[in-house]
Amino acid sequence: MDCASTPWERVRQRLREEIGEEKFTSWFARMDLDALTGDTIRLSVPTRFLKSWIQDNYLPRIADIWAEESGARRRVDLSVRNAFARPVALKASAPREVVTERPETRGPQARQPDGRAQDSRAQDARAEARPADARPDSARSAEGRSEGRESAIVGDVASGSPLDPRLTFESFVVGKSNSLAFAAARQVAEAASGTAPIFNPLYLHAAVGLGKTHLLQAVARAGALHGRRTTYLTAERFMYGFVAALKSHSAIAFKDTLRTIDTLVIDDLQFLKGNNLQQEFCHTLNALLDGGRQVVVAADCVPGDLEHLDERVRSRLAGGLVVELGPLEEDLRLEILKARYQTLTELHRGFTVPAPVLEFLARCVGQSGRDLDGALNKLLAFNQLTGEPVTLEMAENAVKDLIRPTDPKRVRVDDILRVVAKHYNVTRADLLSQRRTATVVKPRQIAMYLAKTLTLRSLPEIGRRFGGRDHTTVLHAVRKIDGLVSSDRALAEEIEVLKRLVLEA
Ligand SMILES: Nc1ncnc2c1ncn2[C@@H]1O[C@H](COP(=O)(O)OP(=O)(O)OP(=O)(O)O)[C@@H](O)[C@H]1O
Repeated sequence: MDCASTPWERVRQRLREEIGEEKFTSWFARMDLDALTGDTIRLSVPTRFLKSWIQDNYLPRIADIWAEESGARRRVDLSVRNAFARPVALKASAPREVVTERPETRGPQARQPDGRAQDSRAQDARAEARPADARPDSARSAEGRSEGRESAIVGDVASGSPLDPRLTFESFVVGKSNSLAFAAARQVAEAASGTAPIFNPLYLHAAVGLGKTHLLQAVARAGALHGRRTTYLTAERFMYGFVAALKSHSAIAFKDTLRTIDTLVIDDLQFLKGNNLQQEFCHTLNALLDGGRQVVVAADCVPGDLEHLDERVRSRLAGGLVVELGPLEEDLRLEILKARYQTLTELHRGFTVPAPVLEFLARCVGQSGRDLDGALNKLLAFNQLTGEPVTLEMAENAVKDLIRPTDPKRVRVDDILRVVAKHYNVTRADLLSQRRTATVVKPRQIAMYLAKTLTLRSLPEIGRRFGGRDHTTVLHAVRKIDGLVSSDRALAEEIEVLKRLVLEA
């Protein structure tokens, strides 16, 4: 099979090598190449937060690498996917626009004596279970009521981030790797309003594209349908909401609104940054948990690894039920593909994908649900644009940029310890010991770095496997080697050799 890489893949690969797997996954894994038009490369990311960070830090670098890899310099245009769904109200810099854009239609019964939009909360919770642009007129006009900046911002935050109507429990395919997360999410969403939560907070974590957002949005939707006042917020939207509320002196109303809902669902918590915002999140979390309200959180790591969060928040998050969604196994990938294919055929009559092609995709395409979606979309595009029927040969060609170069090998910490010990002529016991001589410290730090970059293990887990060390020691080692790799070419090459040896072990 031809697996020659495209310029875009090479750009991604070089970025990955330059900044390391972990940073790459956090910042670039969800950046897609949408189009190449004239002299422009059009890229997109799912959130404004990612966009502004990449724009500030990496756009010129991406343009440079593209020029080197493709031989042609192009302008890079980065946009936010699904930007349509984001209400203007949460633009922190433009709260006034909200007021002027909204018609004056609010009825007197909708306001409480304290000036807050109490009556509209249940309605907001129900309405937020629909995508923003699919809401009925009544909900849209409720959104459109002008009552000053304060309640506009508060109301928008209460109605949460938009939900994708496709992300439901019914469309979530359950397998070994995600069954516990699914069962816990369902239990939380379907608990009757007012009953004491059992798993609180429920904390889901997984690598990119393994279904966290899908489950969280399903919780938000089903919770609202079961009469729970539920708000789904990305961490990014929580931050914008709070900053906007501070700017318009409505922070108290903002906090009150969040603290009176039944279920707060926060996605992508790893992106919550900033001391004030962190403290605000901490207070909201405590208030909700102490008040017996349900909190559901998703992030890309265990609570202990959310280094920017206060220790107390991490320990409160860890104190409920923490569940990992594991990598999608091949059977599960096939079931997801079948379900997606079924949906596509309802929309595109005549689009036929033979079973062996679905099996090929399940076996060879990347590990995340997003790769599976991308593969089927590519087949559809090829089929619709060229009229060529989908065959194994056509599929191999159409999705070659999504094929995993090799089957991912599950790297074991033991293999890393053995390879590193042999390479540096020390013993495995030395690596696990408390000895602090330079001949042992550096190999140990390199081994920790490899454990973090080549396995899915968390920092605390790695610490335990390295003689019961604290996760901060591992973090220090990972950062140190990460820093050295970017400045010390010889070390970078040595680490590449070690990686190969570990992968071949
Ligand atoms: N078990 C599953 N059943 C059905 N679809 C799934 C499943 N797991 C993932 N997907 C699909 O894969 C895509 C990516 O999933 P999702 O956005 O939930 O990932 P995520 O874990 O939140 O990733 P990220 O960390 O990048 O936000 C979505 O289209 C989702 O519907």
